[in-house]
Amino acid sequence: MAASSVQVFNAAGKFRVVSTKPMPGEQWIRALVNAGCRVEVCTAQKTILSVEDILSLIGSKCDGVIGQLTEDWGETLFSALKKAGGTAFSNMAVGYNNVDVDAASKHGIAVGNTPGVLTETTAELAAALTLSAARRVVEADDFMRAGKYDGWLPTLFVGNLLKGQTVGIIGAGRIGSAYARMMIEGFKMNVIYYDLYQAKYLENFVTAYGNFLKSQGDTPVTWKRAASAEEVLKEADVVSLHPVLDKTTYHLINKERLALMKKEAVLVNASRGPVIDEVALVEHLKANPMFRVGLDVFEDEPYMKPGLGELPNAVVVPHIASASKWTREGMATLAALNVAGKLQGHPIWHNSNLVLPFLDENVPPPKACPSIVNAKALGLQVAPPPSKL
Ligand SMILES: NC(=O)c1ccc[n+]([C@@H]2O[C@H](COP(=O)([O-])OP(=O)(O)OC[C@H]3O[C@@H](n4cnc5c(N)ncnc54)[C@H](O)[C@@H]3O)[C@@H](O)[C@H]2O)c1
Ligand SMILES: O=C(O)[C@H](O)CO
Repeated sequence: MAASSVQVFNAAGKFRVVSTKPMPGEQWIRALVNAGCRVEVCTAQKTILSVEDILSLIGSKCDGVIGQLTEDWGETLFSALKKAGGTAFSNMAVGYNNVDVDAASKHGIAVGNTPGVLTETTAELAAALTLSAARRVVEADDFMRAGKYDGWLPTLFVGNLLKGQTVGIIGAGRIGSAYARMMIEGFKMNVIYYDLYQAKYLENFVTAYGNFLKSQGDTPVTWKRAASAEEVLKEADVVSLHPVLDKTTYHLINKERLALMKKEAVLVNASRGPVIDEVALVEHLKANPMFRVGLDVFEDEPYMKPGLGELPNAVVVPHIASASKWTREGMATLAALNVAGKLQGHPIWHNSNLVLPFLDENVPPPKACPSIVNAKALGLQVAPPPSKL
């Protein structure tokens, strides 16, 4: 990578930290500079950096790196970072399926991620995709712009009503539960979910909201924890996917499981592309024109499988689910504080779901790393909750 493609902040800093991309806002740069870091930001006009590009950014002395979900952080990069004296890495993302965490742990390198700050933003985009697909917003917009509208018709762009229907969630963690809450409260949908763990907060929320509706003489909303993903697919009118991507969720939605879904169902994916077998999805969309999808992520990002882009029953957007200003600046800040905290020898924050104290520009951040996924493997100390100090 040419030296001219790097912007340097605080050149005399004690720790050398590289960010493989410019990131939004300035709070993240201040956080690193305040921790005594020299910050080098790669400004090369290349969207996805290769392993070779990143090796040249790491060079012979590098204490920490902030990387992106498009990069392949495996043995090659972690051994190079270790050799350069590095001990800290953070993805600027909550998902870290692009990171070989075992390789990082083997080299004693902490791996950070950015949970919490993107939960509501991502859930809102999943809700937007749901509405766009259910009510055919993009098809209708294209039609309008093409000058085809020549008057109201009873049959024009008829779609699905959400109220009173069932929303299915696969992966009811932070984002899945937030999305479910939006669809339940916003559209009075019932919910069925499948997760390896009980979504207690979601269940309590639906029960309480259902009781409120009942007290007002309205039909209460209901919840059900399914025993399998198949049960969700069979019963739901809308299915939204929010699991992590790993061996258990790769191609979780395949030809056989698509066949279980209702013919007029809506499927939304704002998790990771490979959770869906996209070739099978294209075939299913072709065979079932009333089945609609809203996709933020793709199996071979940045590409779509052949045919997908031409289908009117697919709404497709380029992995923008966390793209609100506050969220993206917050993600950058959390990633920087993961790296800065590790280099300063800070412990790990007691609860990686409660990251707001790190994001207030007017107050110094807690002396902790907001979220390190391999803290246990590295034997890193966890800070006690502030109330216990
Ligand atoms: N499109 C985007 O821009 C965007 C933004 C943020 C997150 N994401 C993706 O969303 C994922 C979820 O984020 P989160 O913050 O809600 O994480 P989370 O850990 O809170 O939730 C993930 C849930 O998936 C569940 N799960 C794991 N394996 C499963 C399986 N086999 N079947 C069903 N459920 C399973 C987990 O138990 C957990 O509850 C991230 O890992 C990331 O890949 C995408
Ligand atoms: O995992 C993530 O955080 C997203 O894909 C980008 O926000």
